[in-house]
Amino acid sequence: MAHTPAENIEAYLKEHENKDMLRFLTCGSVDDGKSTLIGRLLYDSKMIFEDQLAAAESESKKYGTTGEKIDMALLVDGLQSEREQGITIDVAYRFFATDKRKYIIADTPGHEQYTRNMVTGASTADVAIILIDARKGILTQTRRHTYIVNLLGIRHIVVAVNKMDLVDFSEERFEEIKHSYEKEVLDQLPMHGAARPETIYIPMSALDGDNVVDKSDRMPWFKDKPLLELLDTIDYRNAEQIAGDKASFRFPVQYVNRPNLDFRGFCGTIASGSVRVGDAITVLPSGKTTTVKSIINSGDVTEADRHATADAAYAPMAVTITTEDEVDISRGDMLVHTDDVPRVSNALKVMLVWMDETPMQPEQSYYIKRATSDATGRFEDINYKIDVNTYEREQVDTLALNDIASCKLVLNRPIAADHYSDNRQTGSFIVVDRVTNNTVGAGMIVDVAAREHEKVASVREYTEAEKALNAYIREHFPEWGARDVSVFENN
Ligand SMILES: Nc1nc2c(ncn2[C@@H]2O[C@H](COP(=O)(O)OP(=O)(O)OP(=O)(O)O)[C@@H](O)[C@H]2O)c(=O)[nH]1
Repeated sequence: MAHTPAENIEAYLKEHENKDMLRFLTCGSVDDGKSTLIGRLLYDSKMIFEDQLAAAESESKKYGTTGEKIDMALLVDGLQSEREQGITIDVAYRFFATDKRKYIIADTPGHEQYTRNMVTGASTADVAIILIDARKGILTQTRRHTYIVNLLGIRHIVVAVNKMDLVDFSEERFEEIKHSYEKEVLDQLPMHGAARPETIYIPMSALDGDNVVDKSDRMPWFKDKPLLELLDTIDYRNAEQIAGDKASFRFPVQYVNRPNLDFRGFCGTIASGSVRVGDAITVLPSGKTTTVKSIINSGDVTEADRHATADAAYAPMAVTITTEDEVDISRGDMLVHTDDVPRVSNALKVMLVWMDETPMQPEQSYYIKRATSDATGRFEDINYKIDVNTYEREQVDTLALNDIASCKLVLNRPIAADHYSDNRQTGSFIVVDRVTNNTVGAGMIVDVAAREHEKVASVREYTEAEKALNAYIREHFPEWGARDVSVFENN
């Protein structure tokens, strides 16, 4: 049985307009059953068109691996070359909806050489589904995927133990995998300042649909929700979203609108938190302060809406803000509440994912784009490269494609920077090659060095004795205001 989403497209769109949107990522090793799982979700949630189903039925006979059953993977493995190779080669985004929520699935490839695709898919996801073949258990890839998911700040992991039909729906096998995932993966995971992700385990057979949409009667020992019910009910929001209007207000200025001498408005999308007329705000990196005079809605449909002013605005609204004073504000600046200012620095400790064939060179200058701000910068020190399969640290001089490393980034000018674990938008950046204009890397801010570090940071290394003395002085004589010299340490 196949269904079109709805007969009446307008009614259909209206129905979906007000549901919240959950983005999730599926990752697993080759043949763990990702495509089959996604196909099953789309099929059972009735998001498959008649013609797609007919094509999948006929192609199941030609390419399928499932005998008489429809090969669910063929509903999703869209690319011809992928079909021929039998592997997924790029991030594919798919949409479906239930009565409760709208979903965007990022289907990413599992191979090591596609780490950058996985990073791309994971960067906006709220939940990650990590597939494990019940016969094979934890593989090196499971460790890699979990590392990337955690690095990218996804706080909810669903471990889908798939192909339970091939292990006789054994509860013991499921418990064994659950235990090894806790001990061999989660307990070893480098956290980079983030909290341990919340993890939920589900035994399933994607091929037959057990515990995907409907609860399986072949695994009565499993008492929790099947996957779709879990996704429909999970509280997936990140810290900055949960905090709602208590989250720090961050407004990266995208455009200064000055149509005539009487009007000067700062346009952008609120990255987090909320703002009200009359709030005291600080412009970063300059540190100048002023007050919000008005907030103008933008992006609405009618002319009247466009000029409507509001008392308050929240993330992720796109608005224009005007200020009481004529302070100097330009594109790339960030407006924040004066009583909640992030640190400003040109020297940052970051985790960097290298995405280009040409290796990263510490002496080379790159464009660093963070929210709306552009700077140039160099990754002066590679503290360590992380082996994503073993979580071991390695000392290296350059970074190759798909390498992930802790680095010190020194920018040509200071920026207001949040930690990535506090704010995924303002705490992340992309790296662009100045000659080719290609995006060559993506990074997350792990720590921010205080402003005064910028002059000394690259000049000298401290000995263990100096660091111990520094720590002692900072603890016992805080009034001396000594700065922390361990900020650039290799950790
Ligand atoms: N018995 C059984 N077979 C399954 C199950 N889920 C998937 N398979 C089979 O496993 C094989 C691989 O499934 P895919 O969905 O293509 O795997 P994938 O993870 O998307 O693989 P790549 O696209 O290559 O990364 C196919 O032959 C599926 O029919 C399951 O729950 N039980």
